[in-house]
Formats: sequence, structure tokens, C-alpha cells
Amino acid sequence: MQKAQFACHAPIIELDDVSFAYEQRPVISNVSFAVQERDFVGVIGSNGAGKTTLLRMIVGLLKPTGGSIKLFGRPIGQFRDWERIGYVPQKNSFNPLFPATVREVVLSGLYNRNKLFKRVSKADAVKCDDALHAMDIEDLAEKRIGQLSGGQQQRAFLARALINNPALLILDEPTVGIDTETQEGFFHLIKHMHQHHNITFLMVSHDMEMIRSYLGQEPKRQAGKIDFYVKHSHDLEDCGETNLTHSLRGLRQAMESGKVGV
Ligand SMILES: Nc1ncnc2c1ncn2[C@@H]1O[C@H](COP(=O)(O)OP(=O)(O)OP(=O)(O)O)[C@@H](O)[C@H]1O
Repeated sequence: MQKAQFACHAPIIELDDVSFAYEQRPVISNVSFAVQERDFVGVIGSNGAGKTTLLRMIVGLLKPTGGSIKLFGRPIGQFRDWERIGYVPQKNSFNPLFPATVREVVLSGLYNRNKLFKRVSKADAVKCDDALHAMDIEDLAEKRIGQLSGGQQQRAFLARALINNPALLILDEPTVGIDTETQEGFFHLIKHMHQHHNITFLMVSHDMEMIRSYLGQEPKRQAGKIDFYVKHSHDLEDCGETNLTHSLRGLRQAMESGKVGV
């Protein structure tokens, strides 16, 4: 069967002249950038350059003070398909005393802003089990999130972001505070998801080696500036799976067969 020719290259995020200020204090000025379907974008910048602020605008938690943002071709104000976006915020934005179990944290990824206290259906429970299984943390499901190690917490948050089979994954420094070996495993997993599933990545990282080795570019950190490094979808051989639907299980199988690991 012939593939739709431009299926891989639809615009996913479009920033047009975006600016942001916290109470008159400008943090981001006139950023324009486009992310296409299945791109892998590394966001680099010095501390305080505004990377987290930028991601928070893209996931609709902050409103730009200037310019416009489109998601999946729609102005962000009209965008409603939030379940297409998985977001893993910076680790230090999480309060470890929060009294939730890993299962509850993962399930919370299913509830959009208007349905925080939705009842858990059978189908939701299955999705949750699949996500826990894919990240190999079923045995941690009933533990309090705050009792987990940094690496285990990251898997739980990734499972939360994956539970809706997202088309776009936004990760804010996902490996901070994690040992080198676990970081490498985590990165293998992300690479696997990028190469074999139709997922677009936007990832803030201080991991210059990752940018160098995977995106094939030499990153330069410039004071107060945000830079984007991209591996375009057309660098990959094909469009991959259309989504993760049958692949949370596939992902786990690949991990079990030793191709990827965390
Ligand atoms: N809620 C807030 N109110 C006021 N100022 C803020 C707020 N959040 C962040 N800032 C400021 O905005 C600037 C950008 O912060 P942001 O967290 O976006 O930077 P960052 O590039 O992600 O930094 P880091 O690499 O340290 O995580 C910083 O100077 C920060 O102090």
C-alpha cells in the first residue's frame, strides 16, 4: 500500500514571534519556530533562558504576551485535543510529599483539565496497566510516588505521558538527577519511540552529548538564549507506526528482547 506522501510532515507546533514576560519582566522575546510531525527537537539554553516557560506556553499553561502558537495546525486558543500531547514537567516541579500512588499518577494523565475527578472506567484501567507494563513498573503501581527513586519516578511520569498514546511528547529535562546508566537507558527508550513510533519529540536537555550523538549537531549554549536542534522526520526511513496503540505492548516486547531499556 502506498503511503500518503506528506503524512510525516504535518506541522505539529508553530511559534510565530512569541514573547513572554512575568509581570513586565521579559523572559522570551520574538521566538519563531516550527516543529513538524516526527521531528525530534532538542531545546538548549542557559539557566533562566526561558525553556520551561516556553514549554508551559506550548502546553497551554501560560499565555504568550506576544505572538501566536498553533498546535496541530490550530490556533492554541481553539485547540482541544490535549490528549494528543504528553508532557513530562521538570522533576523539581513535583512535590514528593503528594499523597498519590504511582497508579493514580499514571491515571491522572487520562483526565483533561475539565475532568479531573472522572471515574476510572475498565478501558482506562487497561490503558494504565499497559503504560505501567511498558515502563516496567507494574510492581510499583501501589507505592506512593514520593517513595520512588529518581529513575523510577521518571518512568512513572513517562508512563503518565504515554497513557493517551500521544502524537507529541514534551519533556523538560527528563534525566536530571538520574545516574548515567539510567540516563542512557532512558535515552535509548526515547530514541526507540522516535524511530519506531510516529511520535514527535520536543525535549529540553542539558545533555550536549545526546544532541551531538543523536541530532548530529554541535550545540552552543548562548547566555540568555534558547536554541533549537532538530532531527527532521525526513532523516528517518519511513513514517513508522501511525501511533502507539498496539505499541505500548510492542515497546515492552522490544525492551524485553534487549533492544531498548531504562
Ligand atoms: N512564576 C514565575 N514568576 C516570575 N518569574 C519566573 C517565574 N517562573 C520563572 N521565572 C523566571 O523566568 C526566567 C525563565 O525561567 P525558566 O524556568 O523558564 O528558565 P529555564 O530556561 O527553564 O531555566 P533552567 O535551565 O534553570 O531550568 C527565570 O529568570 C525565572 O526566574
